[in-house]
Amino acid sequence: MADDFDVIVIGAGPAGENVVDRAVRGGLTAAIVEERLAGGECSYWACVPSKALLRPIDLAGEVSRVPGLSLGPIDVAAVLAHRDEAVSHYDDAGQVRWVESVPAEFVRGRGRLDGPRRVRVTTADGGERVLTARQAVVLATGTSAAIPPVPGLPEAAPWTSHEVTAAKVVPERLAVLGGGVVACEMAQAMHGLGARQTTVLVRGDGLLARMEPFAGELLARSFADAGIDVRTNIGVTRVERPEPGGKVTVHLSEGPPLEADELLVATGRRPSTRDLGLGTVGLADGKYVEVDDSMRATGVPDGWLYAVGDANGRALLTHMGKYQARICGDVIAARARGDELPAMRDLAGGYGAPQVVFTDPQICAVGRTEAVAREDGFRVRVVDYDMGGVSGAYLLGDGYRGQARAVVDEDRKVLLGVTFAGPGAAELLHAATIAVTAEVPLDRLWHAVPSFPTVSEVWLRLLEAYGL
Ligand SMILES: Cc1cc2nc3c(=O)[nH]c(=O)nc-3n(C[C@H](O)[C@H](O)[C@H](O)COP(=O)(O)OP(=O)(O)OC[C@H]3O[C@@H](n4cnc5c(N)ncnc54)[C@H](O)[C@@H]3O)c2cc1C
Ligand SMILES: NC(=O)c1ccc[n+]([C@@H]2O[C@H](COP(=O)([O-])OP(=O)(O)OC[C@H]3O[C@@H](n4cnc5c(N)ncnc54)[C@H](O)[C@@H]3O)[C@@H](O)[C@H]2O)c1
Repeated sequence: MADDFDVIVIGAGPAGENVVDRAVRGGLTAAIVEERLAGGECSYWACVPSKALLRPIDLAGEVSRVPGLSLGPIDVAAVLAHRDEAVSHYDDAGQVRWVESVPAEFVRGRGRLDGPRRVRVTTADGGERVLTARQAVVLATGTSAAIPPVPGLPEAAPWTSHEVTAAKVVPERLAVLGGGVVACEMAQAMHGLGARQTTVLVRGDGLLARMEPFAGELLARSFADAGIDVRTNIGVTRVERPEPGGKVTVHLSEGPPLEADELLVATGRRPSTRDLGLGTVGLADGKYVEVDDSMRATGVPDGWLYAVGDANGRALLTHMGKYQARICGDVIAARARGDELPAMRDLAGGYGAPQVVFTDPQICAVGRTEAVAREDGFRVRVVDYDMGGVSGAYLLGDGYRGQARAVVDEDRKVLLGVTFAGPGAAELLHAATIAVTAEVPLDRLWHAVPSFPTVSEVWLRLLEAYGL
């Protein structure tokens, strides 16, 4: 078996797989090394299972807002079985077949850099294989859950995104540490599937702190209505779990300790770049790999090393990792031909990545928030609109609660950012992404007529509120 390839990718998550696809389309040969399952975190322990668990909760919320419909109890076993289908029962045969159909070589094992352009792969049975790359090595190794240094926490073996998305049973009493995306989505999923007492412990002022403040406030209201207890400005000082898998006692910075059957830690991610041989090429171990806009690692002589997706820390989102991967694969192929493809650079990240939080209400945003736009020195005007006032929203459900915000660059009269928070808002986001990244002038956007009676009429109302 030949062990020389044009491109070697370490990590077969969505980012790594897309690099291989583009590089091969560009006429190169490629191998991809994966120590666990082809498809990565996203397919088995992140996006896919979490959305499979959330969909029934979302739909139940929709049904509850439409007069004349009623919902029986959610069949939890059926939801968990559907989640297992969605993750292909943790079997990656289909994804491996796809890699081979590219065609690229799939190498199962743990990859490590071993000096410039060399990757040493250790297989599960302890075997070793050394691969060499003529053009490039691409790191696409993703991230894992970060566990904060709270006394007793590691010993308590808390749930992370892995365990919660793969849950076989829903705990009666769930404590959630963190107020970000994983905490919000999974608190809602577990509560909707039967966690009787769900407590979200947030060290800051509110949920989803990186979004516009109204988004977290609306979500907190929805959580309160559903009986999810959100406690803000609170710290966890110590955790006790005398029996493995038994009751957890969470000691807090104020008030009595909290007892739970399970503790989910959702306090961010850390890059899977430890023990990856980065030291053999002069880079620091365990850090996000810094890259330029073509995804090439900075500070590596001869420019043969690249990093895409979560591994470079630019935007921890599947769609952004795949976008970076398309750029990376195309750039490597072009450079191999002696062409630079200067237009193939990460532009989208600079505008602010689009993101949908799949809670009820859905929280969607692209571009800059008002706070970030002001920090970045733009002359900003903010326009808000109550989405419940749009006819389409009224027809979507009784008591529809939602809020929209547009952040306008007053000098250029284009949108810097848009946020929608409301049921069914996810599908509104791509229009906003186009408006922000294409820098559509507002007086031109005014001619994009939204259909009646859709929630998209919020665009019309935002522009009217702006004065157009
Ligand atoms: C609970 C949860 C829900 C999420 N939901 C969404 C969502 O709805 N939408 C969204 O856009 N994003 C979501 N994300 C984020 C998304 O999962 C990541 O941004 C995405 O998985 C990153 O893709 P990647 O290819 O960079 O890395 P990963 O998907 O992490 O894949 C990396 C792969 O590299 C492999 N690997 C690592 N080191 C080595 C090595 N040394 N040798 C061989 N293989 C190695 C790993 O086994 C893994 O398969 C979610 C995250 C979590 C935790
Ligand atoms: N639908 C989606 O797009 C989706 C869903 C899930 C995850 N993701 C991605 O995955 C990434 C990880 O999500 P996440 O929720 O783990 O991270 P996050 O960065 O969104 O949130 C982390 C939360 O933990 C808190 N925190 C951090 N350290 C803490 C500590 N020591 N003690 C107490 N609280 C602490 C933060 O204040 C924040 O509330 C995100 O960047 C997100 O983009 C996306």
